[in-house]
Amino acid sequence: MNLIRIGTRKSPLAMWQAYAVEQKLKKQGYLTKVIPISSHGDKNLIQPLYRMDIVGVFTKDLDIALLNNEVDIAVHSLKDVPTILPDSIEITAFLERDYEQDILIRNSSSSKNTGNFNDLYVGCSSLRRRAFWKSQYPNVIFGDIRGNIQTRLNKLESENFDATIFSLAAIKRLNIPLSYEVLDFIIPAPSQGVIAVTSLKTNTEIKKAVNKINHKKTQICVQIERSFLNELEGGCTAPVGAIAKIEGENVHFKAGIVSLEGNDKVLLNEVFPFVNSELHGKKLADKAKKMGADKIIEEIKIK
Ligand SMILES: NCc1[nH]cc(CCC(=O)O)c1CC(=O)O
Repeated sequence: MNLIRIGTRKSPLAMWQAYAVEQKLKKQGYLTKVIPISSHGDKNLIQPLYRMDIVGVFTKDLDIALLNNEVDIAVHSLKDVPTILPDSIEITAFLERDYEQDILIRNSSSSKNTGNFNDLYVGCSSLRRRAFWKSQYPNVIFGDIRGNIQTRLNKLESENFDATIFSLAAIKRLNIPLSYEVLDFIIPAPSQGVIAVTSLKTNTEIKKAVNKINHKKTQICVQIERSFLNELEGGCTAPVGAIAKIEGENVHFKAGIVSLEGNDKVLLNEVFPFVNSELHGKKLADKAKKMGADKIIEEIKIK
């Protein structure tokens, strides 16, 4: 193979992730080139995420670039990749997860810049983060905040929010020197903190090369999280958190489904052997459904 063409979105975070993949491929001896591709997701800053057609908003343009043979692989934040991919595309590698947590960044000019989580005005458009927060601290007020990380940091100040919520992975990758508080009461999005590489199913040469940078344990964890999500949501975007971690011979799995207002919540905390655990997601979802997750999701679909 002469050259691996790496497609990416243009945001600083996406570029960082593409370079991370490039570094790993170079270490394996491959020649590489990063090719930034424009995306619809960036151009539509006004509509909150959850009102757009959620399937593939962030991945569509890179899918097209793969299908057009403009690039050989595409790099994504896995949490932005729908659980069901276009027929001809597959995930070829998962990089090792670095940080999965959600964090709070405060506005230093706000009078409420320490302590209490209860009566803050928080800039956040994620249904999952909102619902988990409301279930713990119901007096919070949320406002929409969209755009890439830098845009959201600017809006934190200009729109007088007390705080905003980010993925810790994003802050670490961009090396943003801000103090933060880890929000342990918010269960991370399935696949949060994981970078994934996609390619065409038919491109066996590329698949063989890219498989060399796959992190198997991360792959197993996200397969569990994503099959859990896929079983539960069935085409609707519900507040679902799920995180699997391998400890010794076992997988520790934590998940939560919360109603939009935070008043209904189903939590799962499971430990099971790591061998053959990839297929556990469906079983875990069935258990969550029996515990009331199906009712929460039905209510969200009606709204
Ligand atoms: N929602 C957008 C998005 N998609 C991926 C990341 C960061 C990387 C990751 O969390 O995997 C972010 C930023 C954020 O959630 O704050």
